[in-house]
Amino acid sequence: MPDPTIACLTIGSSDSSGGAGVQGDIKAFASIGCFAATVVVGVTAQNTTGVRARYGLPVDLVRAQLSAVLDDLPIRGIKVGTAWSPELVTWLGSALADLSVPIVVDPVLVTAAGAYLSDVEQIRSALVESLFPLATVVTPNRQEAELLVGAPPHALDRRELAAALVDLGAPAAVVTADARDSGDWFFDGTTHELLAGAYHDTNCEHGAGCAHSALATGLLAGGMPLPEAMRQARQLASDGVRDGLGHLGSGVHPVDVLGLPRLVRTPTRS
Ligand SMILES: Nc1ncnc2c1ncn2[C@@H]1O[C@H](COP(=O)(O)OP(=O)(O)O)[C@@H](O)[C@H]1O
Ligand SMILES: Cc1ncc(COP(=O)(O)O)c(N)n1
Repeated sequence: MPDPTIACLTIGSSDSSGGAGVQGDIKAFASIGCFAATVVVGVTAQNTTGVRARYGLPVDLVRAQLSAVLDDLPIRGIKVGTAWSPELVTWLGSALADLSVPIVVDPVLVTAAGAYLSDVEQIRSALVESLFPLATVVTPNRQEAELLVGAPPHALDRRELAAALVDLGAPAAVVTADARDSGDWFFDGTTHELLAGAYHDTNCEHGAGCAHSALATGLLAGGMPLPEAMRQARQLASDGVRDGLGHLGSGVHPVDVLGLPRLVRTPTRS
């Protein structure tokens, strides 16, 4: 009997505070019934207030993780998050080139708390040359999109940014919300669409971008068409911000896509 469980892979970094990075991706995959495999490319020491340290793992160790996963598990969708070094990105481009599964590239350069996770200048061209052509969709926020296309802050609107990302070789792009009620901007080379939705003023955006791209990966892996997958990923990520864990941490609090308070099985102190 075929196993209905959809296995997805995230290639990204550890967030010690658990809200974003591969830890956030595992929860996002689980929230839509996907099994999560992880290839860790780096480790961060971070919490809801910012990133204190980061360390990229050697390409050999990344290669060993990737082949261990792909040799054994029927991976049906891949998300690529933090990228760390041009060498790693270029190698990833060749390692993923022959796979025929959806690939979502979330070019994580800046965290929700505003910290830079990669050396942008070094990594920009490697991302564009090696990963953009393989992606089903790329999902930067406004600031990341500007850095990738080389536009000054707020010089282009998101329609123009999405079009510029597609011009750079991505088959489709979603530039995530950049202000209250602005929604996400979708472009697949043919159709522009504003993926509108509610804005939640909860300050629970830590991990929202990771959840969004992991959710999109899982939905695409299950066969959902791209525009619908991006609409639903936005809705679910946005619900995660609405339901975020505002009592955890003193900075930008974590999203919650699992509905953790509903899952409590242990006695709670009143
Ligand atoms: N305050 C918010 N209210 C509702 N949805 C949000 C909010 N902040 C982010 N989102 C949604 O979460 C997803 C991730 O967006 P964003 O936080 O911009 O990503 P990133 O972490 O890459 O900056 C997008 O679909 C976006 O629309
Ligand atoms: C290791 C790691 N990867 C990605 C992010 C982005 O997080 P967000 O989803 O808040 O943009 C992060 N803060 N840490």
